[in-house]
Amino acid sequence: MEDNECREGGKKVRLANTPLSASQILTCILPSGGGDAENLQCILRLLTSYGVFSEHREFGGERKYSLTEIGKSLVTDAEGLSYAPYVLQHHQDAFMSAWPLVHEAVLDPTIEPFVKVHGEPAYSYYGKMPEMNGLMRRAMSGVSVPFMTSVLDSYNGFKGVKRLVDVGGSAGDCLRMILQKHHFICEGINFDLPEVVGEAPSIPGVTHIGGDMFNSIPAANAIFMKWVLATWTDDECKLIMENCYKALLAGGKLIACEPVLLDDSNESQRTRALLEGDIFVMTIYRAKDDNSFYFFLFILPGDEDSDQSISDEEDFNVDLRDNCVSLGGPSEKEKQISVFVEDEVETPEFPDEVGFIFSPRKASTCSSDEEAISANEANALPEFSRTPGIKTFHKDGFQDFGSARLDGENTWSVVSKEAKALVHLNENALCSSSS
Ligand SMILES: C[S@@+](CC[C@H](N)C(=O)[O-])C[C@H]1O[C@@H](n2cnc3c(N)ncnc32)[C@H](O)[C@@H]1O
Repeated sequence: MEDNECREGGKKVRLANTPLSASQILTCILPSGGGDAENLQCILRLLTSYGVFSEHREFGGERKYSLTEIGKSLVTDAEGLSYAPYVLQHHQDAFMSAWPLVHEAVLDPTIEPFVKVHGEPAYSYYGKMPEMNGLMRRAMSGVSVPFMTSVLDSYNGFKGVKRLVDVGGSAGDCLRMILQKHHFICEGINFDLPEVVGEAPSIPGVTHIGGDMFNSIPAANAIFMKWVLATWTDDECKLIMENCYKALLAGGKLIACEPVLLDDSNESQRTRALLEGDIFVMTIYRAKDDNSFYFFLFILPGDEDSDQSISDEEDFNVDLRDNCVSLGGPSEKEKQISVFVEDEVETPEFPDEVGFIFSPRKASTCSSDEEAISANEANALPEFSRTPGIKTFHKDGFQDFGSARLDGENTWSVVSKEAKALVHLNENALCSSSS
């Protein structure tokens, strides 16, 4: 039976959000009887005050409840998705037990509260608990599908991409939606931890590859990465982005989609959702091993109206540092994530060892993306990557390719227009997910 169906008098009835009393709702939950409608009503009234239900009461009669838009977001839709797994995921015992130690993140930021309680980082902990991983995948699907609908409505940066890797892509929903919208993308690679992709559903056109982004990332024209960087320290982000650089084919681009805190600590839902998200990440995922790094958002787009991603002549002479969108930096006392765009762009001091940041290069005159792929792919990709299904990715499989990329040509530039669009989308999506 669907969530919006109920049995009344032995018949299956579609509820269509008809207002129901507590005892009617109880009959839906417990068709064989029992339960306490009065206690349920206590809960329904509180949830009404939080906007999950609307209360209907004619002339002081029985209270009836229907779902508000917020309430509806917790009910599974035709695709079996809702925000409910996200709420459940955030309230698992393993998470809840980290919250009493939130003050520790202030006293000693080098170990996140989750690790203090469980002795290991969250992702490796999930890895040992299939049910936690499963809930994480369903949670990500539930929040990411509506988010990606917004992204794909307004973001055109996928033009010209033939092979796309989603790094930390979870069950592959983002990639599935991108491929459904952009048929010119020939191949999608959903790259995540082996235990995550091991249970991911099969998706036409998508190869699931298990691996570790801190070791290496499968080669592609473009890398998509959503809600990944925000959960890692600056040092770790640097490593992930170095691996992205190595994985990108000539003229490639990284499309990073991350929440960005605003400057103003106002009382809007959007600000609160972002600030709460930041504290969640601080508690569960992100220790601080170093305060001295910048955190950058590199979005490496092409001209929205052209089929060529980033090989325009003018890109050649662009000074990368003038085109960075900095998401915070050491000038700020604490690590913040905020955006400086266009005129406000901060000129960062790039750490020497980050070679790719220092050397913006001209993209190859890649006449077509297929050529770029075929020139490199024999070395670049393990042969199994062409077969849809689940494969484990070994770093050795494309080490040659990695060095070829570093010696080859590439252009790294940033278009703040796209940054702004994504930042805006993130804000909206976070706002709606918290409303
Ligand atoms: C917050 S989720 C985002 C999922 C997906 N991008 C989305 O937006 O729906 C972060 C993802 O990063 C993955 N991840 C964590 N550590 C990883 C690693 N070392 N290598 C690859 N993926 C990793 C997690 O398994 C998880 O699926």
